[in-house]
Amino acid sequence: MNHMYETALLAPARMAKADAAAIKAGISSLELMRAAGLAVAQAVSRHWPRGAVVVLCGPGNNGGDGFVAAEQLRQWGWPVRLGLLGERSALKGDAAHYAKRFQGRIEAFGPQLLKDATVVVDALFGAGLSKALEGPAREMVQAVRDSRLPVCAVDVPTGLDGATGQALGDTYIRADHTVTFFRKKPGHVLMPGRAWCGAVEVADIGIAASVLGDVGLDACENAPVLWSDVYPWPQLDGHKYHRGHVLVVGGESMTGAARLSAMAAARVGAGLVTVAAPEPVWPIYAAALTSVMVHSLSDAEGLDTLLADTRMNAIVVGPGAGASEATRQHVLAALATRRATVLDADAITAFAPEPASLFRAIRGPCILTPHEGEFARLFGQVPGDKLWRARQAASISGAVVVIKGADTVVAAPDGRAVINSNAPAWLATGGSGDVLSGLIAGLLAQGMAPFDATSAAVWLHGEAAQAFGPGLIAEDLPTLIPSVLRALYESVCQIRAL
Ligand SMILES: NC(=O)C1=CN([C@@H]2O[C@H](COP(=O)(O)OP(=O)(O)OC[C@H]3O[C@@H](n4cnc5c(N)ncnc54)[C@H](OP(=O)(O)O)[C@@H]3O)[C@@H](O)[C@H]2O)[C@H](O)CC1
Ligand SMILES: [K+]
Repeated sequence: MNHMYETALLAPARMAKADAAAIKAGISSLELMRAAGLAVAQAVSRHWPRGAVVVLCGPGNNGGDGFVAAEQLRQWGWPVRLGLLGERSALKGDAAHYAKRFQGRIEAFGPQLLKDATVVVDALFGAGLSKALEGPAREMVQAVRDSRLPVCAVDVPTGLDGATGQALGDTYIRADHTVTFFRKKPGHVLMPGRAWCGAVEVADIGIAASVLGDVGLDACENAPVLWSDVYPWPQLDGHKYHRGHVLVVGGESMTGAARLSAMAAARVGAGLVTVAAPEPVWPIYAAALTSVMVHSLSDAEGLDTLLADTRMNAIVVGPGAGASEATRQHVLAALATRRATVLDADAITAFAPEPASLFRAIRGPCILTPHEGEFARLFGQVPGDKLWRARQAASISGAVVVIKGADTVVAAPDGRAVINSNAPAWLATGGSGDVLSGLIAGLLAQGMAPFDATSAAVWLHGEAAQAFGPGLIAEDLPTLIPSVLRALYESVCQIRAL
């Protein structure tokens, strides 16, 4: 199977096409809904002790899944209360079919349903949410939130747009657990949706992955399966020069940033790492680095002279660089080599007055790693969700663009995109971006292609932070990379041995 199919993300419109393709291939829509509702009932019984469950059903197929789940839980002996938004006579198709088969009582829709409940199943709206919640639906969502009852959401928490991870109006359900079907949607991994879904479970409802061949996908959730086949594990017959040489261009005042970047490049396996340090602060860099080499860069020499050594095959500019004319010149010198170049922080900000001059200079493999503020400085206020904005920026700049955050998006100029979901909250700490730039460069130096190297680095970065947990500071990250790599290596080797 195409690896991209495994972690494919499908926006609701594409999911509808996948449903249609599965139905065309022979599975009925009633079977799909039956499987979906059963998966929800199973999730509820797995995660909560048997108790008073309230199933809130909407007027569409999301509500249909709710009817199936309610009937299943009832048959398993759960005390079930069910409220339907709208008239039962207005239900259509599969939802009407399963509403008829529900053996319990359909109650008037209102917050009184929540009295004495222990868990709520949110089957109000899913993929078909088309506008902001109003009237009784909005009141109910507010009541569920005020009740602080645990919620199991069907497909997506009501109010959340599965395509964008944003609310369509001013209120939405916050779920503890979300059961979605076939594949996750971008809204499950993009913020703030990721935080509103709780744990996301993907249920197999009988749709074959092969439908994706025709239907396509919107993006992938970042995972080793996407890039582990091309991960540059050191080879026994290898040599340090086979594993590349990273050059990190250091700044004058924030010297820690370039050092963090250099250490990360080394830990992720670059054969050699050099920091080009401005002459006046060379001793500071040299005193703090051992295996990483430090080159004293005088104003007169210029970066291009150093880059005459073509073994330096991956360059980082930005961490602690200062948003100065000198940084701009360093960026232009790096890009002129057409070698793999990572531009972070001040290297991005230095082009804020004239972004087009940066985009014109990008002719080779280049990775831009802005956080939201730096992104706006370079690309302005691009409307749309983060996935769309990253894709637009990649297409405009010709670079792989990483928009950092809890839901880091990596997009390539050719349209490929991944959304990363393994980053814990404690990764938001000073210097962690510097480490990321070094990880990317370290993998680029070892020959990984820009999009793969960036996806892998973002994942390793998140994984390292998870392994450490609370209290993390950026200095911890490079030292955590070996154990993350060991675990990855062992899992990849085991899979290959199977
Ligand atoms: N493979 C699968 O994923 C399967 C998914 N299933 C489930 O089906 C839903 C999608 O069902 P759908 O009927 O398309 O959509 P919804 O149930 O979410 O809602 C549609 C109806 O709701 C109306 N609507 C939309 N927004 C609002 C609102 N803010 N206020 C009031 N009413 C609203 C909408 O009206 P329109 O005027 O927009 O047409 C519809 O009447 C998916 O999420 C899964 O849970 C299948 O069960 C199995 C296969
Ligand atoms: K829902």
